[in-house]
Amino acid sequence: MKNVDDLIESAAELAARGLSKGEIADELNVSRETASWLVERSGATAQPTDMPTREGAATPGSSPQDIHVDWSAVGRDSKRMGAIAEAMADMLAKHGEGVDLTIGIEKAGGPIATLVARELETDLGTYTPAKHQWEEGDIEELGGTFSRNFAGIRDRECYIVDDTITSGTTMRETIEAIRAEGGEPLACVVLADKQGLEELEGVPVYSLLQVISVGKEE
Ligand SMILES: O=P(O)(O)OC[C@H]1O[C@H](OP(=O)(O)OP(=O)(O)O)[C@H](O)[C@@H]1O
Repeated sequence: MKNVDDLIESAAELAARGLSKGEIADELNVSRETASWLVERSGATAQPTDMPTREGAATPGSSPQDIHVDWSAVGRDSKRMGAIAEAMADMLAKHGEGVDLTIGIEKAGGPIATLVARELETDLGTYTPAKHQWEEGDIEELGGTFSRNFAGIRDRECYIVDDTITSGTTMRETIEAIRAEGGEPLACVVLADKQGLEELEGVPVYSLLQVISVGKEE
């Protein structure tokens, strides 16, 4: 994907296939506000059932403050993924050798976390955020889930791995979910952090790329 016109075209195609704006956001790896804006710009109509928008949503006609991060050149190639995971593991390594668990956030964080866990020689767990279960109604009433096919959390220190931070909602939810299970997140790492965070809920955040907007708010 090269420019915003490609994104608008992709959003139109996904809307034509019957996807909601939330699903289009997931597919294109942009915020829901941006997905909404792309769909509006394309002139298409997305399915009505959708995620609630957050504060700061773009109003119709105004352009959203978001950046699309396309990391598919890495994601499509296991060798490149391995190299990136090595770099991500290196950022976490300073937190000590006692950590023996890495949690990946589904879906995109799962494959990356697998390679990071291999690099760090830790166990592997996965967390599926509440948004993946959302259909309609209040998302606050839903919880995410830890897969039983992977390692358990209870009373263990761990790292958290995902591809991107956009608003930080997913990472914050994952930190809280791990703590609710009795675990202790020591650090998070992502490929790209669009918030430029140093920490979240008291947990250090590392990223290979910090995406920092220098544009003026209108
Ligand atoms: O900081 P936030 O605003 O919460 O957004 C970041 C999240 O959004 C993306 O997931 P997505 O919903 O696209 O799901 P996927 O990982 O299954 O593709 C990304 O993988 C993060 O988990």
